[in-house]
Formats: sequence, structure tokens, C-alpha cells
Amino acid sequence: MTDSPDQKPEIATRKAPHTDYRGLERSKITPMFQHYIEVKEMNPNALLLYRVGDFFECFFQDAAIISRELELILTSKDGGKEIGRVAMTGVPHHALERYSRQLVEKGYAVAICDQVEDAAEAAAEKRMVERAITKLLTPGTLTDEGMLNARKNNFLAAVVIAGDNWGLAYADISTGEFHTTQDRHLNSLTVELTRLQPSEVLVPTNAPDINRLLRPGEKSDHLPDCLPENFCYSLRQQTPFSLTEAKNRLLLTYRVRSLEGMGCEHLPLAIRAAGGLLEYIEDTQKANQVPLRPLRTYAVSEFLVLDGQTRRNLEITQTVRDGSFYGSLLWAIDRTVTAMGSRALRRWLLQPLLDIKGIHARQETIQELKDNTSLRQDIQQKLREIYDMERLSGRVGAGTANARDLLALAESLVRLSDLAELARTGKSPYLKTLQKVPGDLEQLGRRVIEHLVETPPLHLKEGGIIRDGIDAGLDEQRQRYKEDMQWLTNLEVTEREKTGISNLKVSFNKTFGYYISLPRSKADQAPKDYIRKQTLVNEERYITPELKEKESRILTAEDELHQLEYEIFTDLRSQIAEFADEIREVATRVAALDVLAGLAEVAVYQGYCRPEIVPGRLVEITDGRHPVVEKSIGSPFFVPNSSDLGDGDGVEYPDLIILTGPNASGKSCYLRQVGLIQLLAQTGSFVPARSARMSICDRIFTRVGAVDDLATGQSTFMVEMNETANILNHATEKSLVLLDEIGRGTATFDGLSIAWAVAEYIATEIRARTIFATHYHELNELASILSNVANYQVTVKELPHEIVFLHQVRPGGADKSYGIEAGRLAGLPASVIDRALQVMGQIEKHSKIAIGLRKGIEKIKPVKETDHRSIQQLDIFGELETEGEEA
Ligand SMILES: Nc1ncnc2c1ncn2[C@@H]1O[C@H](COP(=O)(O)OP(=O)(O)OP(=O)(O)O)[C@@H](O)[C@H]1O
Repeated sequence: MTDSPDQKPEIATRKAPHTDYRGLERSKITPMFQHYIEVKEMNPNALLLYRVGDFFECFFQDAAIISRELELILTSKDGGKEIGRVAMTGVPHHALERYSRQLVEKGYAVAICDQVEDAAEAAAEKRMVERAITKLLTPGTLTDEGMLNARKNNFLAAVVIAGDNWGLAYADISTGEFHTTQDRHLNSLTVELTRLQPSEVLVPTNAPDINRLLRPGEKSDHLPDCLPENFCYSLRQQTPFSLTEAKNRLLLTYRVRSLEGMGCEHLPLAIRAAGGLLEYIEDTQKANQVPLRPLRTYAVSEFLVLDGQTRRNLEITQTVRDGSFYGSLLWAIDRTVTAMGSRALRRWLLQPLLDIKGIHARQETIQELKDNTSLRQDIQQKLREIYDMERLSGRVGAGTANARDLLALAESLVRLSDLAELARTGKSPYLKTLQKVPGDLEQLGRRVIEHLVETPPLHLKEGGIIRDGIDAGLDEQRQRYKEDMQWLTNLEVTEREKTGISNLKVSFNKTFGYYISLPRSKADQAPKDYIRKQTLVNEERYITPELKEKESRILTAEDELHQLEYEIFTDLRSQIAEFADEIREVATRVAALDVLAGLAEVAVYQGYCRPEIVPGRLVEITDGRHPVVEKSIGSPFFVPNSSDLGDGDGVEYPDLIILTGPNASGKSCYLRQVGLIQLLAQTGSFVPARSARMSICDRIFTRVGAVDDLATGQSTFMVEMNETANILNHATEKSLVLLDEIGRGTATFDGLSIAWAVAEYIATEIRARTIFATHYHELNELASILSNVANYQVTVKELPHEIVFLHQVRPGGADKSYGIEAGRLAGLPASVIDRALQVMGQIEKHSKIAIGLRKGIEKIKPVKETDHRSIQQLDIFGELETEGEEA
């Protein structure tokens, strides 16, 4: 922590500083604090960072919060003679971005109140420096480059719920994307929100604490239950979300007469959400206009549904264990070279397609780029030279882009024509879309490059941005300035010649500007027009009327030059802002090409094949691999496995596979591998397999592992049952269901019974393609009863003192778990292992289930739903018990 000059650590005996201003008599508070409170009251829901000199300080309650959250020292400042000390925390102004980003990441809104005039001017006039809110940062409205993750969208969402119907709009204000949708069933709203992972969600309520930002996990009675707890929620007034207001706002913003063109004219909840979202942006981004792209309406049913748990279990963008990117599917296959491409790939993976045409278009492009190595490499080379046009044009549109941003955007625009030229040598769909880029974009880029110097400074008001020869007025002023500066540079020489004093010097200081200095010993030789200003021990300092005149010209010319350059720059920026939509439209195409070139690269170097998309409900994968495990352990060490499920294209396989095998043999890996291959295929990507024929599936469901959901107070078993219920209630025969252990969180008999009934229900009632990994070998009996069920096992080789994992999936059921061997490997004491073996022997000998199953479970017929009341759960095993005993 860097101390601000006014900071004094608190001494325990002193009266505690005020952390609440409400009880204080305003007239007795210092003027600066009065202003602070005024601003704070206008922004009660944001942490207020208030500029004081070189620091941004915060006071009262905010000081306590910031000190706690950022681990900064809580100090105090004098609030007035009769008031005493006020709690204070400060951050140095140059570290503002870092600290405010940390606060926003923790779910706070942050209001920045900066000095908006030169502090020296105010000091000279003996008044308080003028300050105003210059930025209001909330998690969903960030645009500053340093606060955003380049490879991830930053979505702001708004929801409107009416009964079981809902509307959802979302925007990324840094890239301009703006989408809206409407659907039924609140659980599908939850699914959409977890897909988007918005940084902030707006909820219209009639809560008394309107405008409050709820941090992740914070509870409120005003939040509908279907909204996941792990997001930030902004409680908003209802009015902007009313149909009339929302619709008018959309019509006005887009200057249209109807919303027909945007596809949401007849979707009132989608309109309300979108209108409410726009109002929030207007409200929070007062100073900066945020131009969004035209609103696009989509239907949730256009895409493969991946619910939150499936997305998590398949580790698409982060791992389950520690939430890291390393080890996720995205990590394994992201070979994009631009931030735009990386963001697009993430979106594509989270929203795979259902439409065969769309999948084919992507496949064909990947195929062409895979086959044509030089084209792929040239394209990637060009793409590397293209900056983040989506976010750059966003900042241009918002008027926050600096000269370097503008130059980066301009260089990208110019390079587009090279990219188009390359695209013209190809013939696949995504290359075709880039064969033509609007010519005016290139011209625009060139104009910017002509205007701006090669490496412009970061600050816009300090000059040095615009090249010579661009503006006659600027050139003229520069010339005059240069001449005056030259006069000044020569002054030392000319004055030395004139006076004959060889050690005469011309220098500058802040107090009286330029001056001539003579050694004290030569002071008597000073010419008459020298006016003495200061006497030091060894030196006399003088000014001359001519020097002062030139100086004043130089200083004014400097200010004027900076202002002129700034105006030329902002004019140029506004010209580009007018093309923001066109730029972003091209940027989307560039991003898509980047994704596909990256996937082609993966296909080449990681040996992926093009899956054939066939009608029906087929999964036919030959020698499939898990993309992440393969990359982690190295391809030669990964054992490929095939998977055949469902039917289509003239073949028929089982619908449900019971997969058994010892611990750590590779069941989970196999299960996820099938899910990931299906997901990749519907993303349009090639897949890690020797060959694959796949049908489109409507949803992928997964139930993997067991994790206590402590946050919601649910036990491992309840989480498992909830997830299973969700699958049984929503899966269709077009779905792919991956179940890893069901019924382990309860007593063995209950667990086995549930697992049995679930598998049976899926195989007979739903007929979804399913892989069911389990340690209940008893489930292998299902295959002898149901024709669409088959048994597979992950094999191991048993040696005298160890087992070797072969990781091969082969037909047939395993009859041993090797759980005790796993315990031995893990280092359980030998006596415990011996005892466990003894106990297992006894259980196997006497187990009613084991005996019963061996004796003929095929007699158990699946229970019809209508009969279930009359049959007790334990009847299955009760019947077996009798038979076992008879034996
Ligand atoms: N096909 C494969 N080729 C090579 N290694 C594999 C393969 N499948 C799995 N493995 C390795 O084996 C490890 C254990 O696999 P996995 O977690 O899938 O086992 P499991 O059978 O599900 O175990 P458990 O029953 O204990 O959950 C993986 O982390 C991986 O490193």
C-alpha cells in the first residue's frame, strides 16, 4: 500500500473515525466532504473513488469496504474541526484501473469522481477544484481494454419473467453484440444464463433498494428462484422494462418504425428485456455513447441445448476441479490467432448447431483449409496482423479510443484487402464471405494512417499525434512555434556572443519560466535590458522583455497546437465511428475464419477426421479419443476406443450401454469423449477419431461424479437425484445421455435399485442414446432382458501383484471392481486391505443381491409406470431373497 500524504494509521486509543455521514451535521463538515457526500448520495449503490491530488480516496463506509476487499490500510482524514476524523482509504491515481478492476470483479459498481479542471487554476483562485463523475463501472458495462479479458465476451444481460415465460436480452458493449430471445419454462432461462455467464444481469423489480447491485451469492427476496446465484444482479425499476417504454426506446435508438426487421415485433418479453437493457446502458454510460449493433432475435431451439451441469462436466471452457482454462476443451483446440476468433470459438462451443447446412458450411471450410496448407498458413499470417476490430471499433464509437487504438484499427482495415485477396483463391463458404470487403473501409484505414504519426502517444491532449502536411492551419502554427523554439535554442549562443560571457546559460523553471543565468561574478556585466528576477549564492537570474514575449507565444502556441491536434483527431475518430457497424460486421466474418483456420490446424496436427452427419439417431465413432486427455498425456499414450449407439444410415446399434470397469480404468474419460465428439461435430469441427458418422442430437445430458452443493444446502445424493430427475424429464430419443455413477450416494440396495430403474426407464421409455458407467455390475443383467441394452467394459490385465490398466473398451461386463486393489495402491494399511478382502469374501458368499442376480434376474419384468404404486421398491430384491434362500 502506498500511503497518501494525509494518511495516518489509527491509534487504538483515539476516537474511531466516522464510517457513516448520515448523523453528521453537514454545515460543520469541510467543503470537500460536503461535495463528496453530495456525489455519493447521487450514486448510493456504487463505491465512490474521489480524486484528491495524486490519489483516489474513499471515505466513510466505502473506505471500510475497499480496505477490506483490497487489503488496503484503513486510515482517516480530518472531516472538520467539530467533526473529527473520517474513515479513509486511498489508491494512487496511476493504479486506479487495477484497483477498480478488482472491485468490479468482486461484483461492486464503482463510480470514479475525477478532477475536471487544472488543480493549479483552482488553487490560484483559492477555490475547491471542480470534480465530477467521469465513469461508472459495473461488471457488465466495462469497455476499457485493461479491464476486459480479450478472449472472453463480457455480457450484460436483462431478464423479464412472466409466469413460466421469459425474455432475455444480452449485449457485450465492448464489441456491440446485442441479442434477444423469448421462450417458455424457467429452467431453460437458467440454461441460457449459464451458457452466457453474464457479468451482470438486470432484473426489473419493485424492490425498495432499486439500483442496488447484488454481488454473486447475495440474497434478495426480489430475485426469482430460477436465477442462478453465482451472478451479479442489478435491481432495476420496472418502468423501462414496460412494453411501451421498451419498444419506444428500441424504435428510437435504431430509428425504425417497427421491430419486424429485428425479428422481435411479436415477442413482448424479448422487447421488454432489450429495451430495459438499453435504458441501463444509457443510464450508466452518460458521457460515452455506446453504439450497439442491430438487435438480433434468436430462438433457444436453434441450438443444441447444453445445460449448466453438462457444460461443466464436459469441461468446455474450464475444468471442474479448479475452474482453470488449462485442461478444458477450449484449451485443447483453440488455435485461433486473434482475440476476436478466440471469443467466437468459445461462443460456438457453447452454442453448437442443430442445422446440418450450417455444420456443413463450417466443415467444408475446415476441409479446404486443412487440405490447402499454404492458404491456411497465409491466412493465419494475415490474421495475426489484424487487431481486435470489434472492441477497437466499440471504443471508437464510444469516443474513448486513443490514437494508438485508431491506428491499430486502421492498420487492420487496410490489411483486410490482403485477406480478401487470399480468400478469393478459395471456394468454401466462409472464405467466400470474405472475398469482398467494403472498399471504403480500406480507404478509411489509409486516411487514418496518413493522418497519424507512426507511434502516437497514449494521451490525446499533449500533441504529437497528427503528421505534418495534413492540415494547413496546423502546419502554419507548427512552423511559427518551431521558429520561436529555434530562437530560444539559439538564445544562449547569441547572448553569449552579445555579452562576451562564455558561461551564460538559458534555463527553465516552473516558477518564472525561461530565464538567463549569469555567475554572480559576472553580474555587473549584465546588459541593460536584463531584468533581475532571482539571486542565488553563485548565480543571478534574469529575464528580458523579448524573452518573455517569445515565451508567452511558445506556451500559448503549445496549448493551441495540442487543442488543434486533438480536434483533428476527434474529427477523424467520429468519421470512423460512422462505420462502426460495417467494421463489426466484417470483424465477425474475420473471427469466424480465424476459428475455422484454427480448427483446420487442429485437424491437421491432432489428427481429427471430418464426421459424416447422417439422418437418424446414430453415434458411430471409430477409434475415438478424448481431445483433452490425449493432448495432456500425448497422443501415443492415449488408447483410442470406438463407440456405436442408436440407429441411422442403415445400421442399428444398442441405445444404452452399461459400462463397467475398475476404478481409474477410463470409464469417465470414455463417457466424456463421446460427449465431446458429439459436441465438436455439431460445432462444425472435425473430431478426434479415425472416422465418425453422427446424427444431430437435440441435447447432451451428463451426470458425472458427486459434489456436495453446500451453497444450496443440498446433499451429494440430493444433487445427484435432482440432476437425474432433470435428465429423465427432459431427454428425448434424439438426446445423448452420459451417466457416470448413479445411486452411489446412498445405501447400496437403494442405490442399485435406483440405478437399475433409471437405466431401464431410459432404455424403454425414452430410448435416448446413453452410456451408463457404473460399479454396480448387477446392471449387466439388463442386457439380457432388454434388446437395446449392451454391456461394455474397460479392460485391465491382472498380474500377480498388480493390475495394469489397458484403457480398452470391449464388449462384455466386468465382474470385478478392483476397488480393494485401488485402496492398496493408494497406501491403505496392509491390515485394512486384508480385512477388506475377508469382508468382501463373506459378503459375496452371502449377498442376497449377488446370489439373486446369478439365479435369474431376467424374471424381473420392467415395471409399468401405472403399476408402480402397488410394487414396493424392495420387492425386486425381496423376490430374489426368497429364491436365493431356496437355493
Ligand atoms: N483411453 C485412454 N487412454 C489412455 N489413458 C486413459 C484413457 N482413458 C483414461 N485414461 C487415463 O486414466 C485416468 C483415469 O480415467 P477415468 O477417470 O476415466 O477412470 P474411471 O474408470 O472413470 O475411474 P472411477 O471409476 O474411479 O471414476 C485418466 O485420468 C486418464 O489419464
